[in-house]
Amino acid sequence: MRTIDDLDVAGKRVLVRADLNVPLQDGAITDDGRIRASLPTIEALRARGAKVIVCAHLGRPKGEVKPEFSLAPVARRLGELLGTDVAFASDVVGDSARAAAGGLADGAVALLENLRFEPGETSKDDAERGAFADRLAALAEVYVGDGFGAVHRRHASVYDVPRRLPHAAGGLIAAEVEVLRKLTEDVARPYAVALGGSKVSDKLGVIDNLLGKADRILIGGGMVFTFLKAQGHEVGKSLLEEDQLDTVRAYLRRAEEAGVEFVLPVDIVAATAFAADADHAAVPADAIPADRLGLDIGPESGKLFAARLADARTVFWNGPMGVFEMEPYSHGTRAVAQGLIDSGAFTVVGGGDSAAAVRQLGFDEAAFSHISTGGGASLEYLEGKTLPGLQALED
Ligand SMILES: Nc1ncnc2c1ncn2[C@@H]1O[C@H](COP(=O)(O)OP(=O)(O)OP(=O)(O)O)[C@@H](O)[C@H]1O
Ligand SMILES: O=C(O)[C@H](O)COP(=O)(O)O
Repeated sequence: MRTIDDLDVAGKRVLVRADLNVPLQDGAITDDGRIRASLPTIEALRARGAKVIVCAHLGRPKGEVKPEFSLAPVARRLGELLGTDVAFASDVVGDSARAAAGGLADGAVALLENLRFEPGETSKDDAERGAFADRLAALAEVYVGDGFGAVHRRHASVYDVPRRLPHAAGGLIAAEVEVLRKLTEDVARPYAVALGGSKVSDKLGVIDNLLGKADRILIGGGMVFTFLKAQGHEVGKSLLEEDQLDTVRAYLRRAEEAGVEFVLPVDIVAATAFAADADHAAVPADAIPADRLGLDIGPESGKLFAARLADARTVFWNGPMGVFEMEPYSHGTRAVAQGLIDSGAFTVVGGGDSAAAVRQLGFDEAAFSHISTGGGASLEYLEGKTLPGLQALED
């Protein structure tokens, strides 16, 4: 992959695809890790006299303009961190974007509005995506792919725009790939993978491939309940992917045949509502009351998970074990984070919310071998898949 050092950027309009998909609460950014991770590439381009046009997505607004998914707060934070004004375009490829891009001085920075306000960005139709990519590419002369967390998406800004402009990988993508490559080549065993989070359907799929690679797979977060249900237990009002039950049963069978250990929670913190002040209690994993929903793995499970990580020599962890944003449901995530640290293994934490959890719960980032900005992206990379965003940069 070409890096930005291979590009001539002085005085040119450079479109940087970043991953600025940060957690927000009531319009305020609760963790700016992904913005910080994007700074080195933006700063390097500015220092070389580029006119930097940053583009990114926030959440999943599904092709509609939804003000709660505006990148405006991100533009403000980016400006603070860069110590310069960031011109914020109120659209993606319209008049405002063209004016912002066209008005940049050398070394100045603009941020476009949420790419996913445009249906073309995520469209599965090549022509619709291509037409949007044409308009996005027209804003710039050069493209830099640096949104590692989104490289697994065949989206216009990730996959189609680099095919239309001279392009290179930014420093973040280059650094992420270098670390993750180690996990696909020579893994020290036992190799444990801990999975959680809420993007259950995205992440159940990766287990297929992990069964041939990992020695142990620990399951927490929202995906637990599809496993518990597949084992015949009731899960109350918890997150559930009914249509994945057969898939999960097949995973459990294959794991047994292949000698891969699935570690499932033995207890669950079940609450009456998705709220910090809801009535909640730890219950056995096979006895979740019908009117409750599971929001964390329970204390016994925290101990079990830490014990199954203790002798691992490599650990990859993606997805919080519970709704860590609310204190009563943060303990499972804390236990697993501590388990990674205590294991002394080569530890990689991947994902926007997973990395945010580590920081919010007060852990020292340096205690982990690598904190990746990509969750789904790093999992798919570890599967050995060709990721659209990396493929486009290599071509
Ligand atoms: N039992 C649960 N029920 C509902 N939500 C849960 C549960 N456990 C964890 N979560 C939520 O999962 C979210 C994070 O999931 P997600 O899959 O997005 O992880 P991630 O680390 O950000 O990975 P990616 O980068 O792929 O998005 C958190 O906001 C957390 O509250
Ligand atoms: O949060 C992430 O993992 C990335 O920003 C990609 O977001 P997506 O899962 O909504 O495509």
